Amino acid sequence: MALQNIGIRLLQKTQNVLVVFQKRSKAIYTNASCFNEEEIKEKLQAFPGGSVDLIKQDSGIAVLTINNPNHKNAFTGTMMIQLKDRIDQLEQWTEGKGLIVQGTANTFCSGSDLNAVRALSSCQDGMKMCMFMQNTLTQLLRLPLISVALVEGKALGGGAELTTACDFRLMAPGSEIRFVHKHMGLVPGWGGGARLVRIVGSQNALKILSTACKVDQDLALQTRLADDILVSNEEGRPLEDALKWLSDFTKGPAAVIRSVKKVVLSGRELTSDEALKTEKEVFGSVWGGPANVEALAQRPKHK
Ligand SMILES: CC[C@@H](C(=O)O)C(=O)SCCNC(=O)CCNC(=O)[C@H](O)C(C)(C)COP(=O)(O)OP(=O)(O)OC[C@H]1O[C@@H](n2cnc3c(N)ncnc32)[C@H](O)[C@@H]1OP(=O)(O)O
Repeated sequence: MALQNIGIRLLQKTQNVLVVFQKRSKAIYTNASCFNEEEIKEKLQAFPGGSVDLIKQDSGIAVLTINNPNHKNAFTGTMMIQLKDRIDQLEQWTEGKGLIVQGTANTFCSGSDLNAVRALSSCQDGMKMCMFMQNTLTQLLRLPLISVALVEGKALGGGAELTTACDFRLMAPGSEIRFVHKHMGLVPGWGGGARLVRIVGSQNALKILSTACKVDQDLALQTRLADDILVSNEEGRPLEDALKWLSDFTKGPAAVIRSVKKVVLSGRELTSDEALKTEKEVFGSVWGGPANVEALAQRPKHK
């Protein structure tokens, strides 16, 4: 009987956390805010090319690759749709603990495909693409996985914005993050402006956006846009080093690592009272859980 009660309690708690968490990962724009996802997907389908590839490793760390090397990994319309589909997949990956976002051919991403940008030049179409990508990158940042943008080569425009939609940024030697929007008569549109302020503070964000400067490794460390600098550019080494870097944060049961991200996410995004209530729900979902019971069965000594 007792075991059955524990099972029921655990199920109820997990469902509570799921409800709380699903509310958080709700899209920014929905049909209610005159945003029709299917309609914009139809428009984006008209701009094919490249792919967004996903590999989920047994370690619980996935690698998402922006793959359009002939165009410096620029996002075509179909790649924007694939990005959303991959993030939906990751949202359902219950064994997931970490994610690395990278580009192919030693470069990160050069933003939107300029051919698509030119074709979507009406204010209405631009806003629809903007809302689609804001929803998608917000969903990426809110995944219950610890995410790292692995920047090799250039991350420009929307590519720079994509780096801000990860929890951490690692930069390979000689790489740069550059918000080129001003030079295009624009401001960030994929949510990168709002996220940049939260990462580097409003003074640094204003300097970076108003000058459209190249944020190299030194400036990225100084402004805390980058969390670490990798030592090698050798073929394959940046990804190897990034996986190792991230592994320090993802050691342990997936349920616990995912709960850590949920607690930090709520602290980062919610009001104090809401964050405390979410923390309570998440705490309840792991208290008495398998990892907790196992830890208590040993004589924990944290030297
Ligand atoms: C919200 C922001 C979002 C938006 O407004 O929708 C944007 O991101 S707008 C796009 C912002 N990005 C750019 O403006 C980058 C433009 N590209 C460059 O500055 C340079 O290409 C580079 C990325 C610095 C690389 O320069 P280089 O090494 O000299 O290579 P090439 O210039 O010859 O480029 C190789 C190849 O790739 C094509 N390319 C590069 N970037 C894009 C892009 N964003 N869209 C489409 N195609 C791109 C470039 O045209 C070359 O192709 P070919 O001409 O066929 O050889």
